[in-house]
Amino acid sequence: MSQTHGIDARRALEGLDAYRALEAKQQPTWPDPAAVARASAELSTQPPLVFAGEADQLRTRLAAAARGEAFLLQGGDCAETFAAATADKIRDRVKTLLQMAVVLTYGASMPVIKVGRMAGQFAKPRSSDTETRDGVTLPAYRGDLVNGYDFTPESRAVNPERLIQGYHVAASTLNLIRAFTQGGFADLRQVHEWNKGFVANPANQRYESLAAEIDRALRFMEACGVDHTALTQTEFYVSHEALLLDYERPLTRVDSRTGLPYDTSGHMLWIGERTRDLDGAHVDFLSRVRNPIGVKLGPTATVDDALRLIDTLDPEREPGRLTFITRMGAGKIRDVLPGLLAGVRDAGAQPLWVTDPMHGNGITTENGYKTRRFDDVMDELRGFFEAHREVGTFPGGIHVELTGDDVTECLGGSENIDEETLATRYESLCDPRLNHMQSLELAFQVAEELKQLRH
Ligand SMILES: O=C[C@H](O)[C@H](O)COP(=O)(O)O
Ligand SMILES: C=C(OP(=O)(O)O)C(=O)O
Ligand SMILES: [Mn+2]
Repeated sequence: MSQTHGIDARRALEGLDAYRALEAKQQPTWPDPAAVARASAELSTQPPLVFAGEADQLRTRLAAAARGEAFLLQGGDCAETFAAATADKIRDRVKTLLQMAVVLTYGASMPVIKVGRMAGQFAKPRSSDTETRDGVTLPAYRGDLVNGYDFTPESRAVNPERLIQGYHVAASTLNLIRAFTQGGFADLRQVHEWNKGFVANPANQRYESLAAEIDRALRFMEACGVDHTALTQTEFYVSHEALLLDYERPLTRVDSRTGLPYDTSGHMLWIGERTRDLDGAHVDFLSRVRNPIGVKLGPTATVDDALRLIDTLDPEREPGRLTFITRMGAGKIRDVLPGLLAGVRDAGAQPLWVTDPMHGNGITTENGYKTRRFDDVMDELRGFFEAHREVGTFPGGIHVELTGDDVTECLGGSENIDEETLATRYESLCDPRLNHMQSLELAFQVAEELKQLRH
């Protein structure tokens, strides 16, 4: 067998198209297959968005997290849109993630691996194929990579040209992210100044002492004369759900260094809760690319499911290759997660365990908004830390839907957003995101949990 670094090279190269014979859930019904083939062919001539070596580097970072020596912060929109790929909005999302990362780094006393749900998070699985409003039924919005959000037949019609447009929007988003994180915007001292602004708000007074500790630590670092680059530049990776195979396949390229296929649409790709069937197209396709892979696990996932996913996606059990992103719901995590953690550990595997405290906690208000309660999100987060403490495994990271904007999509937080307020700035086209303040608040609370891990 031609076993090379984590995946079987021959199986990978020869079988990259094997997924086409398998069931692929949640794909659009493209009315004109020839137009999709044209779009895919064009995508396959475009330059890769990321370099395979960067994906390898991320895998080594995630391996450290799987061993309990680093912590993953993964976050961004539920559904990125082409229209919102503006300088200001990208900057504010990066800024929010950087601000969270500083607080988490201090809390964990460990490197925090920063991964955006950015530069490709354009395709959405949906509960229903259609949406009905006032007696009119149209195809459901499946993300900007597929169709438009406006509720008209023209906009909701699926359009393969969007695959190409999505590639270009991803490229310009990633370009700006690289500029911000390498060009001085991410200066740790500046990021901390922004956090001081957050704690200066009387609503966030309880986080003042932690911010003051960070302040002292930074001044200490500076006084010691730490390397300038460590303060001013930071690694930042991008990820998205690898849902639309007509986008992922043409962006998959054979790396000239290793001879292995990498999906160059992002550094890390994950498989959603709705498409993780073992004999389905998504699992097969991603088993053949060398990127770090995530899989969402909902409350019905069994130890057997997890072990079979490990056997397929990470047969060599290579730390950093596979991340399980659990999204159980606050009411279920304490019952379900410990058994899963113990079963996987007892089988000798060491995936990275991350919590997504958002997707198991969705509710719909009487006035019709999809939302989540900040308290439920925090409750699931605490349940995640408790479950790991109970089993003796490492709670390796968080995966959150957030924005840098001042939106009103999730209930609660220190601003106490209530049901009426949701209507004032509800901008998400899919799931509700934590706003800037709620995201920072979450980071401060998780930092407190991480501090306790050290004792
Ligand atoms: O992001 C997740 C899913 O796309 C989303 O929760 C599905 O939502 P729906 O039930 O509105 O289709
Ligand atoms: C669709 C998503 O999540 P899940 O697959 O966990 O439902 C998502 O992350 O937006
Ligand atoms: Mn979502």
